[in-house]
Amino acid sequence: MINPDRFRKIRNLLEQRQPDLTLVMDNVNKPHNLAAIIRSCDAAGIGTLHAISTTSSIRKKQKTAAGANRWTQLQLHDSLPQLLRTLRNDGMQLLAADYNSRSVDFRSVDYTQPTALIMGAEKFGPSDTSLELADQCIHIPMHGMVESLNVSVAAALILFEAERQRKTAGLYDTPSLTATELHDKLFELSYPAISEKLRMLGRPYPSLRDDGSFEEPAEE
Ligand SMILES: C[S@@+](CC[C@H](N)C(=O)[O-])C[C@H]1O[C@@H](n2cnc3c(N)ncnc32)[C@H](O)[C@@H]1O
Repeated sequence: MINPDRFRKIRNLLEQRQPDLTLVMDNVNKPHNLAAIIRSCDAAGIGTLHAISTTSSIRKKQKTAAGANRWTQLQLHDSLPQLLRTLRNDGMQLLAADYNSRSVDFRSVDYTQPTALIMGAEKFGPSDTSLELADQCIHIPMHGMVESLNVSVAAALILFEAERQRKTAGLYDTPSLTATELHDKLFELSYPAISEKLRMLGRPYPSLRDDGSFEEPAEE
């Protein structure tokens, strides 16, 4: 059985997850950037983020990053337009982080709205598709000689502006996941091997007690 303190910690993190806040990595490919962005997403309360790649070598690195983190799920996609349209159909505003003539200061945006933040590749920035489909481009003001920040630094700055606004609005105070989503995710994170076995057998997860224990499902 899971340690009850750890169980409560996992439950606490899930109660604060923000399912209507996510991030899209548009061909971000350096392993340390992928890892740092996933870590910042976790810290800001993002449970699921997305990555898109146009080459198999980028895909490989994103796949490795996806397997390395247990708390935040990195979903890999083949089609950027399809992903962005799905996120928009889910009601999200699409914000592309990019320094261009029509982008606005990132602090002027309302992140309490359902939001998907698009981050561009280290070398080339966001793709044309991202820039075309985004509702708005946002930038972090720069006052020095260099033209851009490291992508993981830029992501963290924007995510924590979103976190600040959401915290002020009380969005971390009550769970946004449904009771079923919360229970199932809690079971999966507390008991990864058992949940995988039950999933393969097509069986539901048993109810969890307050200390993290559960009634062993009967053998079929
Ligand atoms: C190293 S930058 C890319 C620089 C690239 N040469 C370009 O032309 O965009 C990687 C990504 O970090 C984000 N980024 C970096 N600095 C930023 C800033 N000041 N404002 C907004 N986003 C920024 C953007 O998403 C950018 O695509």
